[in-house]
Amino acid sequence: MSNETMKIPQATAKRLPLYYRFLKNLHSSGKQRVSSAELSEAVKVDSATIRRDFSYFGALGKKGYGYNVNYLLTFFRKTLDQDELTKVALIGVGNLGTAFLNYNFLKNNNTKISCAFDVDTSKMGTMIREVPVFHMDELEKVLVEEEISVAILTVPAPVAQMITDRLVGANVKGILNFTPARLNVPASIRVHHIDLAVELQSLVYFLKHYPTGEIEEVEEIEAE
Ligand SMILES: NC(=O)c1ccc[n+]([C@@H]2O[C@H](COP(=O)([O-])OP(=O)(O)OC[C@H]3O[C@@H](n4cnc5c(N)ncnc54)[C@H](O)[C@@H]3O)[C@@H](O)[C@H]2O)c1
Repeated sequence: MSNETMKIPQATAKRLPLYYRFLKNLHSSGKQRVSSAELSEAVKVDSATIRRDFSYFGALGKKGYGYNVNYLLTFFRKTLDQDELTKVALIGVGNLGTAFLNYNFLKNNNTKISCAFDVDTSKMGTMIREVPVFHMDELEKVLVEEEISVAILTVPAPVAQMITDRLVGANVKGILNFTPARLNVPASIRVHHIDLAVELQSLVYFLKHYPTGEIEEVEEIEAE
């Protein structure tokens, strides 16, 4: 990511892929401009938040004109490193891991799971949707050879830390952690923890406390 993007708030950064996907569709359908109201309707983010988000990256919509789709797309592509293919490793080819391998990430962005690892010898040497499955013994060798810096962790929680230490040792810089384990990593490593139970709880909480129509308020809370 560029230095420019580093400065934008995390809540804004999280919405960028959403905007990007929608703008790409608009562009393919030949549309050259879009209003914040149209965007708002499509991505389900209120238009005040969209205007604030866009102001962070210098995209200033003109009254009665809206935003230039081409300008925005070029900006997003650069910001999200869409021109560069990021190869990702997946560790743990079980229920969840297999589902991710079957999902074609490339369709929507430029990330691709290019190798998978497990300890189960029956999975060795197999291919799932053209992704080869290796034994964990080969982890460091393959990661270094393939220059992989991002990994998805879908292993049982008790082995998550031990595997994380190996990933860090093999130069992995970012980990998408689906296990319930809290991981200890050096400050230079980024871990994003996706806990479905917490997300579900949070959804139920917002439904109860912020009935629909108070989206702006919810956005503010998210941004904190
Ligand atoms: N399945 C879900 O819906 C779901 C949802 C949210 C979170 N999770 C979490 O994701 C993780 C995986 O869940 P799952 O349902 O796919 O489990 P699973 O048991 O189906 O798969 C785990 C895989 O990890 C492999 N494994 C075990 N030890 C390993 C090691 N040391 N090195 C490499 N691979 C190893 C196993 O052989 C197996 O293939 C768990 O931590 C779980 O809590 C799962």
